[in-house]
Amino acid sequence: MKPSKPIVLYWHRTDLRLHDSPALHAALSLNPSTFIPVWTWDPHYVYRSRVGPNRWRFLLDCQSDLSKSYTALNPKQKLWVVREAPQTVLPKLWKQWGITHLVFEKDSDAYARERDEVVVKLAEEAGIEVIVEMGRTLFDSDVLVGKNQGKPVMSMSQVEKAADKINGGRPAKPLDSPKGIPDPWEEERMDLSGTEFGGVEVEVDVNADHRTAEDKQYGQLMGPKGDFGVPTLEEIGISPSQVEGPHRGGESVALRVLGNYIKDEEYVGTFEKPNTSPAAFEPQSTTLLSPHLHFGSLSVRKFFWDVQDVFDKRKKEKKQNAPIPTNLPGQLLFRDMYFAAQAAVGYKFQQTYGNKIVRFIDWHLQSKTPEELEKEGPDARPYHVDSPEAEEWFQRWREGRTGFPWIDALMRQLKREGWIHHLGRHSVACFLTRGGCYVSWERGAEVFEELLIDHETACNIGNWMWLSCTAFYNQYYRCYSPTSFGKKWDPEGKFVRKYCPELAKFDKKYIYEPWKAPIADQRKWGCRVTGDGSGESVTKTKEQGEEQTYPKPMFDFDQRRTFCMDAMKNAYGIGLHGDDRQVLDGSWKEAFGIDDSRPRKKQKTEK
Ligand SMILES: Cc1cc2nc3c(=O)[nH]c(=O)nc-3n(C[C@H](O)[C@H](O)[C@H](O)COP(=O)(O)OP(=O)(O)OC[C@H]3O[C@@H](n4cnc5c(N)ncnc54)[C@H](O)[C@@H]3O)c2cc1C
Repeated sequence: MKPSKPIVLYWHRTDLRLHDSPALHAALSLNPSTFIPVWTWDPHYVYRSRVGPNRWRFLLDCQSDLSKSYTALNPKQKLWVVREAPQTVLPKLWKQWGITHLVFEKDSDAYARERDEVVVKLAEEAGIEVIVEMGRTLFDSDVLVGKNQGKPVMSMSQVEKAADKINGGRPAKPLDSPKGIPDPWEEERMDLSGTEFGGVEVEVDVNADHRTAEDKQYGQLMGPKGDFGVPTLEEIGISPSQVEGPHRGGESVALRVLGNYIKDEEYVGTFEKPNTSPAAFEPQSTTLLSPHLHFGSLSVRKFFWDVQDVFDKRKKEKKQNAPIPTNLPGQLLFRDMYFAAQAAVGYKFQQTYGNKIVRFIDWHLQSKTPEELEKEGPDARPYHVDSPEAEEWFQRWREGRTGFPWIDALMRQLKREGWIHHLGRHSVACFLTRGGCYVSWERGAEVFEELLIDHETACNIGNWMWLSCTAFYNQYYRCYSPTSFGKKWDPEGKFVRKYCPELAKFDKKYIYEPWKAPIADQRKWGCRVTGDGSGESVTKTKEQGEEQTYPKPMFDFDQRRTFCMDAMKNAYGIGLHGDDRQVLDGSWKEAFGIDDSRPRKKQKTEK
């Protein structure tokens, strides 16, 4: 017999918040007798998405904060975390708990779409009503694509035009947080200890390098204490000492940070992205709300409307507001643009191979094809090392030891803290790809996926394509200098001194080009510019005692810039895209004059 009132399973995924959640609002509007908000600890994200320690902690912060907010509204409530893949665990949950309705926020990421299709089918077969509401972006990405003639949304003017056809370009207004939450089942019925639990088979763990202790995530369905608690870092096998970043997650943090910005009407009204400094730290020059948007601890509509209210107020006061797209609403629209590009392309959005929107460039360290990966198995390196030199440059880039202090400081900030300013991302992405190393953007995107606390597939991939001039943007002749760009923002080199402390005492004349400093000065400032940064960074000398070292630049930038621009020009002339036959069957090499029997020409660039 059907219960007279709904018994609702609310599935949290991209929405770790109570405020302005259309899906949560829909769930509570059903007036349920029993309400169970769950998080399924999905092995796909745990083992197959690259996640570094800082992002793990941010996620756990968000979960703990949400759980506390539930308990504050109803002492019997919390976030109920179950450790198994949603495709297998949800059917167990709805059977055990007699669920009538499953409600969740729409997720247009490629894996999420596939997963949700499976779950919805299973739910419908079990006679469960499924309600899906969008709330992750300002506008529904699929609707934006529809308004763009079904094509990927690839520019700001396209996203603006498409959004204009939805509500005149205005997203829906945010909804209030709930004032109360219904009860879950009583303790006995919530208990899953009698429920079959098969554990999880780990075929490949891309995050194994971060785990310093035993991985205990999938010991029991209800967690190690049997209380559905939010996992701890230790449970994931990560030592808390590995988490170095200062940025903390959670809805309460997000709302406080947003609230403080909104109080500063001048900042909000005049914010123009190109005028914000990539070298600013403590505080940074932009909002740093991106990880909150990623985990849904902040509603993007609330962000938009709080800013819009400030704009409206300033307008009445006859104050000038910054223009779109460089202003804050414009930043949020860029986010929608990338989501809507990804929504139209699907899985292939994340790669060059088979992707119709991405230009094919003869980068070094190209990804292997799906067939090659299939043949080589899950532990294979995902890319070809066609040039040991390019591989070395890539490793030096990711470890922040290129010998260019601006690049190294940014990469070290990324590794330590999980966030860098947008123009800092521009610098390092350009340097790795078309403005230095000529390495595939896919390698850089993988490093960002691992290290960013705000990693969002749509935005990360989209921006890497933009910076590498393979989609969204094509002015490859505009290149970031790893020396003068940083100098322009921070002539004293404070940012470099913070993240490359071995250079702290260098005169500002040499802070961006320390290799040019006379040896006697290097000695005086306690750091010799030598080697490739791979060994000990402190050496002992007879005369000076302890002396630090900083690497020599890994190439002559001017030479590399010329090489890259010529190569980009050539690739643009050849004009292949990811879905062209030559890319799919490997014959692109002929078009580029690359002969596999001979190694690619080595550049004489080492200083
Ligand atoms: C190579 C590269 C990779 C990137 N990867 C990501 C990523 O994985 N996740 C991510 O959220 N952003 C990514 N960005 C975009 C951008 O750098 C960050 O969103 C921004 O720096 C976050 O800081 P903030 O919150 O202070 O931004 P603010 O300047 O305060 O902007 C407010 C919000 O607007 C959105 N936004 C701003 N710029 C962009 C943009 N260019 N693209 C998409 N959204 C934007 C973000 O959600 C941000 O929180 C990437 C940029 C580059 C160049």
